Amino acid sequence: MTTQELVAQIQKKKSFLCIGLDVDLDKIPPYLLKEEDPIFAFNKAIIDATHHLCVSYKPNIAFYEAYGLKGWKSLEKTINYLNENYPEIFTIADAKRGDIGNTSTMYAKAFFKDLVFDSVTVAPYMGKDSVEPFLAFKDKHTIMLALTSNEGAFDFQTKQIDDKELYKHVLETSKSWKNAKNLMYVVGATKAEYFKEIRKIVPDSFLLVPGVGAQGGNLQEVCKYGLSKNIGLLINSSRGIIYASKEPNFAEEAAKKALELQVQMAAVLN
Ligand SMILES: O=c1ccn([C@@H]2O[C@H](COP(=O)(O)O)[C@@H](O)[C@H]2O)c(=O)[nH]1
Repeated sequence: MTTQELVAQIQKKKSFLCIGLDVDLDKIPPYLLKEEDPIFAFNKAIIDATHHLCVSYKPNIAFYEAYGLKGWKSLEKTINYLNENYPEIFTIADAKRGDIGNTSTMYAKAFFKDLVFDSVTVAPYMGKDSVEPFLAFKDKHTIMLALTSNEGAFDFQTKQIDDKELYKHVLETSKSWKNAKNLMYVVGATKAEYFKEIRKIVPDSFLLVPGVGAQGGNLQEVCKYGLSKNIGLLINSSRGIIYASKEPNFAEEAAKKALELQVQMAAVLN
């Protein structure tokens, strides 16, 4: 999916919501556990109930890897279901990959070619030659960690190096990489006060913003400085939406939570 197509979807749905599909078998409605593939059954119900309220879904790969081969199968069924039934949805594999060049190419093939995702998250720590193999894929997006939502972000990312913080070096340096137009960045909603500085460096880039909901980030504060002329934000909520209820009506309850965020987004876009 191109960035223009993503922006068109945001305008059409009046939503820049990304729903996180972080499926934990201990948290889903117990009656689903007797299904042949409880993870896929859960995802399918959530997707069918919420797809009109969001523009993106983000399975975090850890929640699938944790269940071994069965988990990978559920992930494959989920991405195939999205691509076949809701091709307008922007899909994110939250995998936080990155390695030496030839290994990164294989990671990119895994998420862009085998599992046909629109984007994958990567860690910037190994630098240019670990990220450029992802950027080489046309109409695919590489979402690089810039300033993360967790407390540990202050251990390294905000440390002053020469004249500025490390996360600013990451943003600035990455702009010179080959096919940098395919880059987006992760910035945590819990770091809303940093968005003004971030927008000075990447005024037009899309930012994936996790941390609204369970982590306490505030949508309005993020929008205040984070919106760009092309909207430029994908706000993620995972637990805050998908675990709204453990009852058989869990998908409807999830849709209510998604609607609460979509209504706020529509107001911001107007
Ligand atoms: O800085 C980051 C980067 C990634 N995440 C991921 O986003 C979701 C957030 O889930 P919630 O349940 O809405 O808190 C999850 O997959 C994280 O691994 C992040 O939170 N912060």
